[in-house]
Amino acid sequence: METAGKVIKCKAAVAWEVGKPLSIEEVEVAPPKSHEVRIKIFATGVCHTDSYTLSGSDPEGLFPVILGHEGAGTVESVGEGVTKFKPGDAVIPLYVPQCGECKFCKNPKTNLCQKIRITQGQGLMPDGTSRFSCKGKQLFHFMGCSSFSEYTVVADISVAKVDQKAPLDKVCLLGCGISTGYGAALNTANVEPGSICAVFGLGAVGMAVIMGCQVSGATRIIGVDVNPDKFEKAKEFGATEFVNPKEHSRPIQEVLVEMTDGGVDYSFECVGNVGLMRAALEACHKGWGESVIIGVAAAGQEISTRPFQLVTGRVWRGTAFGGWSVDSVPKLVEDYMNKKLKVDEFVSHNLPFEQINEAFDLMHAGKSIRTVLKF
Ligand SMILES: NC(=O)C1=CN([C@@H]2O[C@H](COP(=O)(O)OP(=O)(O)OC[C@H]3O[C@@H](n4cnc5c(N)ncnc54)[C@H](O)[C@@H]3O)[C@@H](O)[C@H]2O)C=CC1
Ligand SMILES: N[C@@H](CCC(=O)N[C@@H](CSC=O)C(=O)NCC(=O)O)C(=O)O
Repeated sequence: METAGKVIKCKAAVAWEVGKPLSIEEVEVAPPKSHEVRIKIFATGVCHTDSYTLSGSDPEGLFPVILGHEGAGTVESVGEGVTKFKPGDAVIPLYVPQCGECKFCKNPKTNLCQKIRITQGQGLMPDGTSRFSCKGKQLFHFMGCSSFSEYTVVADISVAKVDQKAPLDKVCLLGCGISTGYGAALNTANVEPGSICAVFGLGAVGMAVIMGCQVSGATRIIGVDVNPDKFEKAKEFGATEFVNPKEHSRPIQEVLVEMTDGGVDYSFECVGNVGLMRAALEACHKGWGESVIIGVAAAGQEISTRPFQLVTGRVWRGTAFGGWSVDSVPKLVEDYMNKKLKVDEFVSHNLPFEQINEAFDLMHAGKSIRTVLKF
């Protein structure tokens, strides 16, 4: 049946309220407007940021909403003015767009295109309206992606066209977690051969940082996590040592400084805990150590350290989507297809979409790296 131009009724997981399990509903998805693309999502990952927003910790959190931002699928139809995509194209929707025209896109120092950031943060399409409704109520979009819906509508500047042969139930993870961690090591920190690195938090993001540090030639990669079950997997990605803060009575930065003759060259916080962000900075070597914040902290949280830590040469950075832009994603997919980049290894669980709440439970229990849900 031809669906272009029509409202599509399909399955989606709706977050009606803060902190409540997602509810599988039939939703209506309106056709794409000008410079929009409607995508049939084939598979989606569940990232900690989805859980963070569902928990009510996100100052931009809006309800009711369709969460999800780690999806892949095929183009169902395109709105007026869309030239880069056609029905059937394999695509990954992205929360960092690339308009190519704004001040940010023109500055090679950042990947943070701001063309649609305001409406995206308001849970709306660039024209200020939503394409989703359910039971007569408008639903908000999430991070410009809303991949927890069988069909979604996104801005055309937020879509990466990828290899038609790519397995969508794997490369969906390049829409967030893997790319973010990998890029944090390669692009943001620019880890050099011979470096000593510490990675705080061994979820998918932390594992991908480890992979990036290894690819960059780091000689020591220290994984830090309170869940020792993560250590075996981290070793597969290249971690050389592990530290469990629960096994030490001293601040963990002191333990790391001692282990590394003065501190690490690079540290990465992949949890979203401001105390750990401080520890990650203070674990860095005097004079040159750099710490990258990746974790997303709850509303109202602030970071602190003695300014002397920075005066004496440590550097604090942050990264969104590992510094990659839309144009980078097809290349990451190619690297995966050419076996230069691990992706399959991050998939710890596969579940049917209807079991989405189990995917959240697995993550909270520390049992999954990434659960991929298939429609
Ligand atoms: N900046 C960005 O562009 C992105 C940021 N994120 C953020 O990155 C963080 C990690 O995301 P995921 O890997 O999906 O999360 P995850 O929940 O899969 O992994 C988090 C890991 O941190 C560990 N952990 C928790 N508390 C800890 C502590 N006090 N000390 C050491 N380890 C601890 C957990 O045991 C777990 O292994 C989240 O805050 C998420 O929101 C995720 C994607 C992109
Ligand atoms: N909305 C929050 C911040 C959430 C946040 O920091 N998001 C990350 C991506 S997390 C992906 O899983 C990010 O890249 N943000 C950049 C952006 O422009 O949103 C808040 O308001 O604090």
